[in-house]
Amino acid sequence: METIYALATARGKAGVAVIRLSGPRSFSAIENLAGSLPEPRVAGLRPLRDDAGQLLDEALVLTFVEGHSFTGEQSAELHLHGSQATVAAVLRALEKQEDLRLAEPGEFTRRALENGQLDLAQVEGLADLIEAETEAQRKQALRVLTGALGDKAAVWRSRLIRAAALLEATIDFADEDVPVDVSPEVLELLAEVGLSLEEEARGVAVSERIRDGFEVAIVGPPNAGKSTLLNALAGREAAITSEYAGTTRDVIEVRMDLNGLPVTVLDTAGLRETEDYVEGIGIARAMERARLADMRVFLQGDEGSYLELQPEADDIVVKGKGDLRGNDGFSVSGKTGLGVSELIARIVKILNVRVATAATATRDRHRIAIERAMKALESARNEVMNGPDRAELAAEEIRTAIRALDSLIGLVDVENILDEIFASFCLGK
Ligand SMILES: Nc1nc2c(ncn2[C@@H]2O[C@H](COP(=O)(O)OP(=O)(O)OP(=O)(O)O)[C@@H](O)[C@H]2O)c(=O)[nH]1
Ligand SMILES: [K+]
Ligand SMILES: [Mg+2]
Repeated sequence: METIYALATARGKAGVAVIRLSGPRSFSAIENLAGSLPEPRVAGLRPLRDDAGQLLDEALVLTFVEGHSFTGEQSAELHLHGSQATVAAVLRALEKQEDLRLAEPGEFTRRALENGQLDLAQVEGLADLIEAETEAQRKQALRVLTGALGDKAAVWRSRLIRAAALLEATIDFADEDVPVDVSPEVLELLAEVGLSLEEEARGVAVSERIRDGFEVAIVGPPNAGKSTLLNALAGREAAITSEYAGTTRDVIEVRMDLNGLPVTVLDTAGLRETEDYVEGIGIARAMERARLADMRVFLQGDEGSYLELQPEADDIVVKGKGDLRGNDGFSVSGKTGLGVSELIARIVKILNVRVATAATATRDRHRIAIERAMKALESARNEVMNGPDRAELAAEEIRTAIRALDSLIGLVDVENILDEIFASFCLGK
């Protein structure tokens, strides 16, 4: 196994930069620079010198013995002063050593997977954690990283293995009188796992939203103050505003963190009947995107309709230009900020109800595997209902379901998924 190294922290100026190594030459490579090594897992301050004896930096050195590291291999970390020149000098000194090479993006994590330190779902969780920008994303990614999906899969697996074993035990008795009818217990196990899978599959849509962000569309008649409200939410002039009705044409998207939730707010063209060709295209786009969004904020103007677009159950209807209205119910003003934090609170409250239904599974890949398992279990159930002579077929369907669930955590079908996952990893991870 080759020994790899890479800068694990972001490029550029920082207080500290970390270079990590993994593989059998990690300790000796560090020893060449530092003279001696601290005890494993104990940080030790060491001068690092190149082969000419020139001081490169004073660094904290950490070592991890094989079997007790992130990758599972012998590993080490150098905590350097975080300047680009220091990092470059130490990387040069490592490059000169034999049997060391620069890691590829995601290679540390790939080794962790290959050495059984992480399962496939955990690797996905790690990728999401590195990408996490909001609290909701961090919590969800951490849940997956700490193995929550693997734990669930293990429970499903053990129930299904029991169901298959019960059926298999009856196969040998097919021609004789079966001593006990196992079908009630098998059906119960299948129903139990089936329900749990169904719930999980349903929650994936929400989990995906947490990963990718919820879409909230601001809609309403021209000049209601939609773009001004978007700018207030974004904290910058993302959209053009003016007193001309029909200013906004394209859908303007701004990604933001609303009280810990990842949300893309869409500003849209004001809705009205129009003769203007381009404005008409903008209005068609506005309605299309608003329909597809997770929820809509209907900003009421003094007049005007929403055309065919009507508020749904979870949508918010609020009066615009609140600063010009008296005490007239819930209103917002993008101009003065009046009611904006109340609006954010209402949006977040509605979305948080959905967040609570999120699944442990977070990806389309997971949903597809779960649905494949559900289908196989449905077939198994039908076979069981068809009588004891179908036990073998039923058991085969259950094994198909188990294989589908195993792909969640990477016991099967790993290779074709890996490249896709690791493509998103940065160097040094
Ligand atoms: N007093 C007051 N004026 C506002 C407020 N919001 C927007 N305006 C003004 O109303 C006019 C229209 O604002 P926009 O934000 O462009 O309205 P819009 O809904 O995006 O309009 P279209 O893009 O044309 O559909 C501008 O002159 C804004 O300065 C508000 O909360 N209070
Ligand atoms: K306008
Ligand atoms: Mg506008």
